[in-house]
Amino acid sequence: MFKVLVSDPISDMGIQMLYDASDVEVDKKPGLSEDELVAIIGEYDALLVRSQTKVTPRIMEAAPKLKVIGRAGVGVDNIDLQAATKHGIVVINAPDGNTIATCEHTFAMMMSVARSIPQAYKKTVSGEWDRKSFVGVELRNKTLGIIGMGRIGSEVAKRAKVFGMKVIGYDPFLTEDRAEKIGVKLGTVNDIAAAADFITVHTPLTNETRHIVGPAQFAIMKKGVRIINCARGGIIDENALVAAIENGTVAGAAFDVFEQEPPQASHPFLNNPSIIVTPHLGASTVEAQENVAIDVSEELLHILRNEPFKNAVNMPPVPATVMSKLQPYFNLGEKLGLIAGQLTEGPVNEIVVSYSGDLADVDTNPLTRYIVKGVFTQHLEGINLVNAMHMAKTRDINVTTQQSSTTGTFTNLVTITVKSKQGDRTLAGTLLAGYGERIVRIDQYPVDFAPEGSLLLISHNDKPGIIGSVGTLLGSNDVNIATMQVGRTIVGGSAIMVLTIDKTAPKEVIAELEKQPEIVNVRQLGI
Ligand SMILES: NC(=O)c1ccc[n+]([C@@H]2O[C@H](COP(=O)([O-])OP(=O)(O)OC[C@H]3O[C@@H](n4cnc5c(N)ncnc54)[C@H](O)[C@@H]3O)[C@@H](O)[C@H]2O)c1
Ligand SMILES: O=C(O)CC[C@@H](O)C(=O)O
Repeated sequence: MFKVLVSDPISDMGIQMLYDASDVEVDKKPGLSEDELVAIIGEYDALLVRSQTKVTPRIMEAAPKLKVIGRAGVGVDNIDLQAATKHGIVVINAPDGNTIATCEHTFAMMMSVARSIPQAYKKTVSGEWDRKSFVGVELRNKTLGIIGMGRIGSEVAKRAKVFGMKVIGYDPFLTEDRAEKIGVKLGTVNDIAAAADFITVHTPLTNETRHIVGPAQFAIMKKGVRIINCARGGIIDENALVAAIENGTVAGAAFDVFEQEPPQASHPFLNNPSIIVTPHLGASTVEAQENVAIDVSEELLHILRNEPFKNAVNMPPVPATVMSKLQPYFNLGEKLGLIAGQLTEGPVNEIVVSYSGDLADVDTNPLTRYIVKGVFTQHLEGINLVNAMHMAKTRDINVTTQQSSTTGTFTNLVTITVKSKQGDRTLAGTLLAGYGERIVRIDQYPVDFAPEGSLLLISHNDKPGIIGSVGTLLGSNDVNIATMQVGRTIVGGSAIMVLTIDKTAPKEVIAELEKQPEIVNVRQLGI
């Protein structure tokens, strides 16, 4: 049974599939402090949050069972991603579900600031009939500058066009083609600052976007410009904005987000008549909250059940076309790593993986993760697909990959070499139509066996009678041999014997085998 903790208010309708799942138990405990979370998180397999819960390294350290943190929304700035990766916890979000809600809130804010609706409302309900103070401006024929043209920024642009606005957009990933398609002129942040009547930001908060609109931009803005932030506090420099309102450059601003949330009562936005504010409501619609909760619950179940998933924030996304080519190799890759990891003596220095044939022209990085995870499985506790590359990097273990279109006799071949001070171990595997996964090389020896069950790997000299004596010794100790393969490079030279056995051979039997005159060493491997 998987235990899921929901620590923020999240739509019950959206997480209904978690309540319905027979293998999941859901606890809803919104509003816990960090200490309270630390005290209970140890029993949970999954944590589901919105933006209130700050998922700190301390919480993750206290969570040995935690496999996944689900964020019902886009921004994951309340989750320490580095710590999650280090602990092998997958972080997933729901990037699509609140796009329209946030876009519509941006528009609501833009129209409100254009027509001073909140200020006019306040006066009207207090009994004043003031028709002079609230002469607004139209959106039509005005220029809207959008910084950040992703999901929300693009939807805002589409709606702005319908209102008859001209749109200038800035986004390092916005191509001219796409800009033209949505009717947006490309410009820099400063082009936007100089030309826009309204400026709205739709980026995440990063080192690059922090204060991307600051004193230098306010200094070149047109008088009467209006500023909207429904993305993240800190993208627009709050103090610089207040100064630009005071000096008459900015006519009004509409903010849904703050550098510190909730803002203190003394925050300069809260008593400035030109600034309207909402308490981070961009995604707060019934529809968006249901959408994000459904999306994140679906993904959460996939991860808990070890099924493929797509929206991991701390693992690179894998396009469906790449996934369909690679998925059949995941098992083979992990087993190659697992065997090579067990064969390697001493600390691993380097892992070299080469992909050939069918795999020559695919992005094989996701497959490399499986291999690296396999190599370390027997050695590092808590290794998984999320932290495999991180674990290698933090231990200064180089992982290099090569790709080539030539394979010799095989249509596809994955070869891995694990290097240590004590020597290199090389394994190659392939997927054979009709036969499935096969290991076709161990070090210099050609072999052919399915990587399953208990394996005995016997290095020996190629002399008559060895196979018989191994068979007799195992048989007399009730160890049944399912398959046997011998690989050698020259007659009478060194050779390797790979046996698949029905149960693990006792230690004494291994010791007895090693005493045989022509046997060099015996390794028992589990897969
Ligand atoms: N107020 C709310 O409730 C609410 C709701 C949803 C999202 N958000 C915020 O809105 C942001 C945008 O959401 P989205 O779904 O459109 O995300 P998105 O990832 O689709 O778009 C973000 C865009 O920002 C661009 N970007 C990154 N760095 C940039 C830079 N230095 N300059 C210009 N552009 C840059 C990216 O290229 C991307 O296209 C989220 O990061 C989140 O912080 C707020
Ligand atoms: O959970 C919320 O309401 C905020 C969501 C929003 O900030 C996001 O990044 O998706």
